[in-house]
Amino acid sequence: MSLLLTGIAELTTNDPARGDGQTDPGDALLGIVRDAALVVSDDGDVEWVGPERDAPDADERRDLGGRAVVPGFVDSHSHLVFAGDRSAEFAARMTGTPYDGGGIAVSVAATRAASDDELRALVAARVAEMRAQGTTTVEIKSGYGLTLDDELRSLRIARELTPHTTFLGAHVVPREYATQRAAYVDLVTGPMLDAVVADGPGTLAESIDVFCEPHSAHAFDGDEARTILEAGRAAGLSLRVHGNQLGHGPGVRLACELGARSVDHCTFLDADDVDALVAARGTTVATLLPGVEFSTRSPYPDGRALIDAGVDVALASDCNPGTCYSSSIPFAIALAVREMGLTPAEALHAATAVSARSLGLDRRVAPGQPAELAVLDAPSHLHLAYRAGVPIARALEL
Ligand SMILES: N=CN[C@@H](CCC(=O)O)C(=O)O
Ligand SMILES: [Zn+2]
Repeated sequence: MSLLLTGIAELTTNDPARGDGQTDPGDALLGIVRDAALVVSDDGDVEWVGPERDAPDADERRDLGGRAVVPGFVDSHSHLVFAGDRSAEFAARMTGTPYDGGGIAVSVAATRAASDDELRALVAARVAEMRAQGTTTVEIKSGYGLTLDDELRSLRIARELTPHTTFLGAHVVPREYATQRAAYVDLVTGPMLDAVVADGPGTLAESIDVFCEPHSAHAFDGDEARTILEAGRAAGLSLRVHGNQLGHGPGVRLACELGARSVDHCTFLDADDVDALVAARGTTVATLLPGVEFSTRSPYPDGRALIDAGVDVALASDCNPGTCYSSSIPFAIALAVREMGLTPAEALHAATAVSARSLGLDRRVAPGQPAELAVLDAPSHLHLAYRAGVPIARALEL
């Protein structure tokens, strides 16, 4: 049964060629159609998009009552496979204790202790929480197991909920390897990676990630990160990097040099990092995670300067128990607008079209594309940042 959606006050298509007015630069970027309609085929693909006055017939009709429809958010950076929480660590940070990655060990212990069913239920609840806020695609990392069996278990559970899974055995060096860092890198690049790709690259994980951070004793320096990423690439995985989160470091330049799909955080950047990101445009996306700066009392990176320089900028939640236990893309959009200088249109584009590109996806609303959409209890996408903290976005259930 095909479905005609009408009563769409404003439809963001992410397709500049489809926009109606294109007088405003934001309209052009988002390909906005006002007073729009959409036809969705019975297999869930967009069949037709355009002004409601031109809409064809369909088997069923649903009136959205003057709401805005936007592409479903693509949360391209999350760590949903964990047990327990670290609210006390958050409270301590708010009174001045800096974040250094040491608390990850607390989540590793809780995650290892959880049963498969407990962990599965926790992850499913977090994905549902995201969907209820408009996220229709999510990337999920392992990284709170840090043994071969626990990393595989994390990836299997994540894989039940999304095809976009990332092997993050190189999240931190676990406590039992604290005096044998090289042995842990060997474990990640040897037996763990072999097991992750045993049934072919992309079966259990499509990407490999590393927390490249010389400012944390727990994370990996540039040489270690290079070894891990090169091994992952040789095994057929695409690359993602946690880079330049706690201070200046080699993560961003390494990600650009190795052709990573994404380098995430980018909190501390120098001119060389920005040059590397500009040169890597079209290959490596800079994913900003403003919820992390919010939850760690860190300075926000200058997103405006990155976009003006020509960098591909994505936005994601980084939902995790340590640096940002928020699953809300609207919250990330509001912070990006208020604190990083993005326009509302750029922030929405970053959290849909650009984050999708970092996962190898196309998030345009166009015939032939999956109808992955979010509906807003508001007439315009501007309300995502304007009505910060108000739950106006949800995934459109067909
Ligand atoms: N920095 C590394 N990983 C996560 C935080 C993990 C944690 O503290 O539990 C991040 O993206 O910020
Ligand atoms: Zn992260």
